[in-house]
This record gives sequence, C-alpha cells and structure tokens, in this order.
Amino acid sequence: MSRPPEEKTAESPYILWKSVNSQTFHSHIARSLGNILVLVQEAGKRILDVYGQKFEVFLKSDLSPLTLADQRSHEVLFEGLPRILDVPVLSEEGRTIEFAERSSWQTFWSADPLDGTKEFVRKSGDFCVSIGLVHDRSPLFGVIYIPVENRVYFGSMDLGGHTLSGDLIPALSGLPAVDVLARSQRLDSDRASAEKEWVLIGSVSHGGEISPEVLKKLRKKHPFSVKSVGSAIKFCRIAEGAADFYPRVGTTMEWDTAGGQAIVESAGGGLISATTGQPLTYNKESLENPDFLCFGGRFAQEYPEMLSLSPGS
Ligand SMILES: Nc1ncnc2c1ncn2[C@@H]1O[C@H](COP(=O)(O)O)[C@@H](OP(=O)(O)O)[C@H]1O
Ligand SMILES: [Mg+2]
Repeated sequence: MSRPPEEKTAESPYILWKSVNSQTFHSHIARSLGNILVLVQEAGKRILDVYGQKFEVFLKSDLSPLTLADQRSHEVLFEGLPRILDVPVLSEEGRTIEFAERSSWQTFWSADPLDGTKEFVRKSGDFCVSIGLVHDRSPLFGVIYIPVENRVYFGSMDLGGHTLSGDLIPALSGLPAVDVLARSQRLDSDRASAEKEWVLIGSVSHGGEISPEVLKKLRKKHPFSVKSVGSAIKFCRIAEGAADFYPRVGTTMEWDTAGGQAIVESAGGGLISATTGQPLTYNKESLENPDFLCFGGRFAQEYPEMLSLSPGS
C-alpha cells in the first residue's frame, strides 16, 4: 500500500498524517477507490446474511437496538478500513474513545456499520453501511452502500459524486478511481427538473418534529411533498436529486452524517448546522450533531435565504 508522508508517535499505534495536504490525501483515496467499494460491499453482505435469518435484537444503553448484523459489519470495517488507509476508525459499534485520546487525530474513518438498525429490525429495507473519511474536521470522502438495493454512492470534492450498481463492484478490486468512475454514473443534486414537485425528505423513526411555523414558511416559498425514508439513504436521495431538502431536528451522531455529508457536498448540495449555518464539523468533544439542514443544488440556488432558516426556529 502506498502512503503519503507519515510520522509515527510514541503514544499512538496509528500513523498520524501530520502536514498531509488534502491533495495527497485525495490521491491516496483515488488509488484505493476500487478496494474501498469492495470492502463496504463485503460489510453489506454480512448484514444481508443476518437479514435473511431469524435474529435476536438487543438493546444498547441508550435503548437503541443492536443486532448481530451491526456487529458483523463492524468487524469487517474495523479490520479492513485501516488496511486501506492506516488511520483510526471511530465506529458506532466500536469502543468508546475519549476526547483526550482522539483530539489529536487529524484523519480518521467515521463508520456506521449498520445505519438504520430500527428499519433493519422492521424489515423495511431502509438501512445502509455509511463511511466517512474525516480530515481536519471535515468529511472529505464518503461511501454509502445500500444492501437491499445492491447500490453504492460515493463522493469527494476531488472525485465528484457517483453511484454504481453493486453487481459491478467485485470487478473493481485493485482498480483506481479512473477505472471506477468509467463504470459509474455522476450524481447531481440539481438534476431534478424545474417542473418536478419539490420533495422534503425526513426520518421514518425520529426527528420529524419540524415546527409547523417553519413548514408554513417553507411552503410559502414553494409547495412540496413529504417523503419518509430511514437511515442515511436520505443523503443519497438528496445527492441524486430525488429529494430537495432534509431538515433534521433531534439527536444524530457524527457517524450518521459523515459519509452522507461528503456525498451530498460532492453532488453540489450541502449539510449545515441549523444554528450556525456552517457545514457540520467532526471529532468534536461531544459526538452529537446539532440540528441540521441538508439540501441539494436546486434548493441552494433558488432559495439561498432559506439556508439560514433554522429547522428548529
Ligand atoms: N435519541 C437518539 N440518540 C442517538 N442517536 C439517535 C437518536 N435518535 C436517532 N438517532 C440516530 O438516527 C439514526 C437513524 O436515522 P433515521 O431516523 O434517519 O433512520 C440512528 O442510527 P442507527 O440506526 O445507526 O443507530 C441513530 O444513530
Ligand atoms: Mg446511525
């Protein structure tokens, strides 16, 4: 595996990529792209193995569900991601890593091995594997794989946003971005035609409590329909122009958004804090996200003034 310049520290088992500029970072991702997609599909296959059987549901300390599928997918990613890029993995299903330990990380994988566990348990199909590669507190690259659709979405500002049928992934092992992109479709969050109805997308299980006043303000600007979809698949729908905006009120964690943010941004959209109006940042002391607004290119272009409209206001 080729690597950018690196520097080991005595305290950390990881290689800290001090003074790596983002171009070096992007070149490395471009070289490894085929292997990354193969790995994420492998995690998805482990999830589907469990989905097809009778499985037990455990409750975590926050009362959210956990299954064997979350754990199997975590094992694949926790072992495989550092083989692609040898930086720490912050996984929803990994051990808790205190801020004192992770505050020095410049680059790390933010992984949700099975996003949408509730939907997985309900067998609605709305679940995915979501991976973001965070560098200098921003998600520069993201991958979301949807097992039931056998489809992957990925993107970075350098590569742009793309989607690809999972049938094509096994043949991508060892191939760099130029070969992967030749087989992919470009994502464009502004693709929706002007006459098509606008779509607000929201959670099936959580955080749909957007205040009626805000909904009224939004409707005054432009009528829209509402679609409910579970998990980070919502970001894929924004990135491909199938939905226009996704306001989220309530708890989400960094691993829920890192991959999706990179994909949406690479497709011309954005994901901003409802309080600051700035893109979400990562490796915060608290891993909870603020309320946010995610939007596609059409929304951003036609209604820039709404970008400062807090979903919770
Ligand atoms: N009260 C809460 N505490 C922590 N995370 C929450 C939460 N409510 C929702 N989430 C997050 O929202 C995700 C599901 O998103 P959605 O509601 O859009 O389908 C969950 O992902 P997991 O399924 O990976 O736990 C979970 O991380
Ligand atoms: Mg999640």
